[in-house]
Amino acid sequence: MKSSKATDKEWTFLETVARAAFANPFGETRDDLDIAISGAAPDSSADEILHAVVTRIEVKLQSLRDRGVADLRNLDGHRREVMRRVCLFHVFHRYVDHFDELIKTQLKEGDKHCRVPFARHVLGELTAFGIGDQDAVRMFAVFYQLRRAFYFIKNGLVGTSPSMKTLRRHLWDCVFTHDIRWFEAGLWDKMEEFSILLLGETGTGKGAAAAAIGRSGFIPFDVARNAFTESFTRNFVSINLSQYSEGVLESELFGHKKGAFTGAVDNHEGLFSRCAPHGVIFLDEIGDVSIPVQIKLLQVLQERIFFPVGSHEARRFSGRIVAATNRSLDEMLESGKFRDDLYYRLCSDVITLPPLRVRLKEDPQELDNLLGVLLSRLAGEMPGREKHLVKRILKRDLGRHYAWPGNVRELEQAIKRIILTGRYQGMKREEPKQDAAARLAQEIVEGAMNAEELLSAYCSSLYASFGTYEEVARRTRLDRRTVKKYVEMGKVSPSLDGRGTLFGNCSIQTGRCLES
Ligand SMILES: Nc1ncnc2c1ncn2[C@@H]1O[C@H](COP(=O)(O)OP(=O)(O)OP(=O)(O)O)[C@@H](O)[C@H]1O
Repeated sequence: MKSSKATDKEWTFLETVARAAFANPFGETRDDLDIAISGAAPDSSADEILHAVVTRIEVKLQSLRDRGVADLRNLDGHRREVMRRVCLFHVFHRYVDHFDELIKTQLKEGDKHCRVPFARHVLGELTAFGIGDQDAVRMFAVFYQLRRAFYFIKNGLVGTSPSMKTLRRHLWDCVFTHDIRWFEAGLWDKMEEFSILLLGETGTGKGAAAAAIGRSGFIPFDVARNAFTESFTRNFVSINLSQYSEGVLESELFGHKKGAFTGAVDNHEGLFSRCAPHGVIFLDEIGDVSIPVQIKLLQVLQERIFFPVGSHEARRFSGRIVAATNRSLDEMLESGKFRDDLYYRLCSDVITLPPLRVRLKEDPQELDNLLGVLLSRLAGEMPGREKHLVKRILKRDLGRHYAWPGNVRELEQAIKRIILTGRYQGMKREEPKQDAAARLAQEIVEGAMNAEELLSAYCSSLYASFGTYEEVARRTRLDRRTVKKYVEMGKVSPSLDGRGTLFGNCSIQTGRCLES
């Protein structure tokens, strides 16, 4: 066997691979690194690029192994770490399909433990590169975590718009941190300390985002049982806090002791006791809970303990909390309905999910993409014909500027209604004036309006409140004809008119008549 050191050129290549190994797969850095490693043309498909990346690394590693220079036991310092990452990347990609199969099997089996027949092969390959036994077992668990995160973020939150790409990148960072070195240095076992707050309108996918984080937690691998210690299906539990009265809610969250209240005929385990050690509890509609429950949640977040109703025995909670609300937390904080201290404990990161209308504006392809995914979720793989039919009906019945107030959930229902009735007229409910104003403010924050739309929305809002073009002209210092033009435009404005007429028909909102 010929033995020689890796050349500088080879080390440069290995360094690039090491950087790609744990880079956020939804980020542009990873895309650039993949292009650099593969040597593929930038317009190649993602699959072609990945295939070229994996093949090139395999060939390079084989050559290094043949020369006896890929063994970690013969390296130290930075070069050892670089080679370690390259080996991990290589072995991970050899078993990606196996991990995907395992995820699908586990989804079918639910909470049951699944055996992992390929585990010993992976562990064998890692240790052959000189990775220690314990490190290999931990990295095997990290591989599974990486693949679950990729699977659930990619499939749960589809969309080609820039804001969806940002969202997926952001969710990945919630699982692995923005720099994997933090994660590797020990946070892999401590992500429970990072609670996440999800904001966004109803139906934008807060639940889907929470599930993606929840199903992507670290789960140790048990070599003796040849299985992971927990099914990821058990690692995510959710509760809609607005569905319960205060008393029942406490019992649901923290459990109760037999005899704690009339009707407590047995001990009851609450959600916090049932959550797996690395699991995630999703507290949906956190903006709806009473102050006493907020105080108890604060205690769980601060001290990691809680008390079942009627018990003085403290119980520990070691999972992670993800919370969501579609209310304006700013307003609730200001009015004292939501405690500042709980807010600051909840928001290691705050993620706002983009409304569907913003996504469609950013990228009209988004609708096509979503329709394809939602239709196949509903009815399995379908030929493109059905998708085009649904799209045609949506365009015919709603025009191109419908605002989708119920977001993706509404789109799901629209598809079902079209399948049943052949049409969908949109949601016709009127929006209270303050909600309309909040929506306008939201659109400004999102940067979703151009200057003309903004003027049109402002003029329409004033017109809805004051009833005459003259008054609007006086307030805006525009001339009457310009005001009229903007108000007329507001009646068909994409961002504001989609729910029917938010500002465009003052008679509904103010009781006054429209001028002609
Ligand atoms: N980007 C997306 N890609 C695919 N499906 C999505 C996406 N966003 C949302 N959905 C689907 O839309 C439906 C509604 O999403 P979800 O329940 O997560 O919304 P939400 O923001 O939690 O709503 P609410 O505030 O009313 O609880 C779900 O079936 C979800 O899977």
